[in-house]
Amino acid sequence: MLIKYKAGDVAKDLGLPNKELLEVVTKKFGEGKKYTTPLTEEELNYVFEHYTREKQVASFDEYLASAPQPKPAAPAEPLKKADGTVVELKRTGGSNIDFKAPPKKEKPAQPAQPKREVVTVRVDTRGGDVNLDKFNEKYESLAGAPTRGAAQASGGGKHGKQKVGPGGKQKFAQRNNRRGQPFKRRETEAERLQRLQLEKARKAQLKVSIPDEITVGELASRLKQTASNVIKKLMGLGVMASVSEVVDYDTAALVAEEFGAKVEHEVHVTIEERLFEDVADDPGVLEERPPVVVVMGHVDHGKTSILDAIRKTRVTAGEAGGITQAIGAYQVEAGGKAITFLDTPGHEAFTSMRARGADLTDIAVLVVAADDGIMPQTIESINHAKAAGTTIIVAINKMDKPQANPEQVKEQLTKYELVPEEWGGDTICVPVSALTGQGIPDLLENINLLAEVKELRANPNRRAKGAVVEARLDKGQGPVATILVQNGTLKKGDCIIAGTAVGRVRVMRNDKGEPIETAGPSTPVEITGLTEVPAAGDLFEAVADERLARELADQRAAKQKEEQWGSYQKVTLDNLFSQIEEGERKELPIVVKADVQGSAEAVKQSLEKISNDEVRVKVIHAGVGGISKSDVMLAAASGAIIIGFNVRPDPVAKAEAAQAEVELRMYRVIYDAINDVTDAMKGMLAPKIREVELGRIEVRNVFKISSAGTIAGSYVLDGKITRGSKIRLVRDGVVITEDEISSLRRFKDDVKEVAAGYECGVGLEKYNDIHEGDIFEAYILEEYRD
Ligand SMILES: Nc1nc2c(ncn2[C@@H]2O[C@H](COP(=O)(O)OP(=O)(O)OP(=O)(O)O)[C@@H](O)[C@H]2O)c(=O)[nH]1
Repeated sequence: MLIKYKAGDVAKDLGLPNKELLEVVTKKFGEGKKYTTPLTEEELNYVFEHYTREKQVASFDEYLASAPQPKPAAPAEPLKKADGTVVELKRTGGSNIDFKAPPKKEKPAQPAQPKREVVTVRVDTRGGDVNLDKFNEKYESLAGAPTRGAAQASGGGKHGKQKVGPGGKQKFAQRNNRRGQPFKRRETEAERLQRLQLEKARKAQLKVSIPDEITVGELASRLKQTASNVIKKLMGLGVMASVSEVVDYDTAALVAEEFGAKVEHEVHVTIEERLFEDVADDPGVLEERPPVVVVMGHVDHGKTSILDAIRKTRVTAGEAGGITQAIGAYQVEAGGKAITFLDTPGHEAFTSMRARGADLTDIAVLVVAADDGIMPQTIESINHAKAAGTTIIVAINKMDKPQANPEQVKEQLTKYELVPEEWGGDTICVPVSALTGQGIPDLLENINLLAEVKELRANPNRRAKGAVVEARLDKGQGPVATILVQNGTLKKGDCIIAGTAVGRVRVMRNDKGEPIETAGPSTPVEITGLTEVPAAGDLFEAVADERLARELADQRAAKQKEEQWGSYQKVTLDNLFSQIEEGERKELPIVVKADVQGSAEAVKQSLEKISNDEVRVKVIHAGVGGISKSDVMLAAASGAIIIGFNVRPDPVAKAEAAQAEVELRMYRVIYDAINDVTDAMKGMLAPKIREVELGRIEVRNVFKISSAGTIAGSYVLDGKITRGSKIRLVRDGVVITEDEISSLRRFKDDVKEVAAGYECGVGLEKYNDIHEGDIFEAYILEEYRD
């Protein structure tokens, strides 16, 4: 953009009357110029040319001599342009050029002694773009002669002689070229400095730290290279990656080395890593530890009675504390060795702890009543223990009963891969009676034997770690937790972190309620001092840095919240294929529940057959009956899905499954179940139709009406029932039939829908054998896409 240089200003700067300048312009370019009008570039050029020629000097020496003496006080007057552009000339020890007094052609008596000058041209470009070269050229063509002369003079150490063209005339082109030089040279110097600095920085070997994974863009910026340079190098290494893609440390390090950088591996240390001692114990320092035992079995087979009978053995051994047992785990002595029992009978507690990451138990005592044999929960227990990799020892209970048939129990056990020792297997079976105490010492002895075989060891000389068995909030003491030390020794006053709870062990009591100072491996203790109540199954660890522990607890709490809200990748048939593809899944555990044993077995076998090279389908439990909370917990702890065949989940199980994000799939035809799993494994599952539950209705009366058939006098338990809904008739957790509604009435009126809390009469299209207590599940089918 050109500078607006008004005719009036030009005249003023050249020390000419406005009229004269306008005349010169008008003469050349015609009428129309006023002194307020800016001159065009052409006009300006002409004016400068005109006056330069007119005021040309033959010799610069003469000119300089004639120049007026500098006025030291007078500041250099900036050259102001109409648009605010400022051109300032600063000279040190040099003379100001007085435009108003143009040099006369008279010969000076004495040439002025030019001094070394430093010229700074400052151009304020706020007004817009300025063609600097052009402007300097024009400017210096008027004012630069003495400057240049002086510069040359100083350069030569003598009075420099201005090179002039033939006939004493200066050649504009030459002058202009040279004029540009001082300005350009200064620029070059600054640039050169910058360049040198850059080169120096480049030469000093670049050090980069690279994490395990880094994006190409980030790598480029750390290497002070452009992304395309880095991409090129990557291509050279045979890696095709875009700026946003991530490369691993090895690749990134190779690229960095190609650029001559020194590479350091950047390691991210998490709080956990800083806080926890994660060194494996030297086998030499390990000492034997008591086994940790859990008791499982079918309801009423005598789990609690056995635990009580075992506890009694220590009372007879004369120990203080009696039967009053203070905490959720206790130790007994048998044959001079301690055994730790978790006093949480049943596989539910066991599995829920396992779901939280606590693998506490070494041995599971499977209680089977000798008069009853293996029952559904016995099978569940076997499968829960197996899923956890816990060794099973069978206590055949109620041996005092006349109907006791231990041989039958043993035989049944073989069906579940538990072959008794006396039959050539490796499962220890001990006949006991919790009632009489018969066989209990034998059971304990066998537990000790098994523990010996398992070579259970721990290092008592390290900071304690273990898991929470149970915890509660006590009004007086605050959070109280029963914890089991698995390794190391816990001392009173130690700082521990358990899940999101932190604190120093204030009071520590053993299983008899006695205060103790230290607790070694496999010792259950009750502690106080935690900030909050931890959950059963939370892992705890004693730490050295309380502040860091609190930070970690905060971090965990935040993560917990995030997980609650975020979508947490659980296996479902819908995401199975993507998990297989990403290599996250090598096994698909399934829990099968069916209406009859035959179907459960059939479904199990058919499902296991569809294993392929990538994924093994493993049925971890196949049972009979409705889907219960226990099934859901097993599935949650094992990352399994549940397949129901002609059965339904009970409401608790359904709620639990939704919370634990366990997929429940219900089928009426084995073929459909097999097909879905096969398709899911191939990523071809086409989820097209799903059920939307409307409500549950309970049948309270059954009326046989000749005109309308069987009518179920019902009550809507939850949700609603609509005319168009489909009905699934469920009796004792088993699906009896699926049907549609033929009539829906309230009193005598046909209605479209009935809401929860109301009674209604429901007739079914095909099915008549409705019983009191039957549950109608009302639902509709909805098409959907993922
Ligand atoms: N005759 C006989 N009865 C026993 C024996 N062990 C337990 N019982 C009885 O069996 C019933 C159930 O015993 P529990 O110990 O409560 O059984 P459990 O397995 O803990 O039952 P849940 O806690 O309900 O799962 C009780 O009435 C006991 O008295 C035994 O060895 N002999």
